[in-house]
Amino acid sequence: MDEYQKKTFFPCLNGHNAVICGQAGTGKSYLLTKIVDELRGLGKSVSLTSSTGISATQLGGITIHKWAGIGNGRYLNEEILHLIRTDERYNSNLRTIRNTDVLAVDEISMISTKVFNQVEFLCRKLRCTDKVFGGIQVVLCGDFYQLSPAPNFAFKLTFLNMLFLISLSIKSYIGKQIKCL
Ligand SMILES: Nc1ncnc2c1ncn2[C@@H]1O[C@H](COP(=O)(O)OP(=O)(O)OP(=O)(O)O)[C@@H](O)[C@H]1O
Repeated sequence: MDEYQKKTFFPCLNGHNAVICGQAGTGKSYLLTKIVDELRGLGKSVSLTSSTGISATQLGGITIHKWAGIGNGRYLNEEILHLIRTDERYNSNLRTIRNTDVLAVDEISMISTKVFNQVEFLCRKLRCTDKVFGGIQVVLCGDFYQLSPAPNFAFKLTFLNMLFLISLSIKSYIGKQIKCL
C-alpha cells in the first residue's frame, strides 16, 4: 500500500468510519478489499457491497440492495422494515444486518439518496438503536467528482455530518477534504 492508502487503512482497523475518495484507478477498491480482508482476519463480520452488480461481483461481494433486502427500492421505509421483520423470505437479511460489524460499500456515488437513507434506516431500526447505521462501522468508497453520479447522490446527505468520518483523499484529491467530513 502507498502512504495515502495507509492513512485510511489503519484508522479503519481501529473502528473508524471512513469515506475513501479518489479518481478512477487510484486504488480505492484495492484499499477497500485490503481493509475488508484485514478486518475479517481480526474476526469481524464484514459485509462487502457495491452499488452495481458488476462492481459487486468483481469485489467478491453483493449489491447493497441485496444485502439490505430492499430489492429495486420500491418500498417505503416502514413497509420494507415491516417485511424484513415479519416475512421469513427476509430472514437472512435480518440476520445479516443484525450481525454485521462493518459495512463496506464501493461505488457509493452511484447510490441514490433514497437507497442510502433506506439502508441506514433499516440498520438503525433492525438493530434497535438510535445510532447512525445502527452502530455498524461503515467504510464508503467512490469517486464523488465523476461525471453523472446518481441524482441526489448519497454524499450530499446531511446525516453524514452525524457520522464520525475520516476521508482518504487519494493522490489528486489531497488538499480537497470534503466539507461535511
Ligand atoms: N497498493 C497497491 N498495490 C498494488 N496494486 C495496486 C495498489 N493500489 C491499487 N492497485 C492496482 O491498481 C489498479 C487500480 O486500482 P483500483 O481498481 O482499486 O482503483 P479504483 O480507484 O477503485 O478505480 P475505479 O474508480 O475505476 O473503480 C488495480 O489493478 C489495483 O490492483
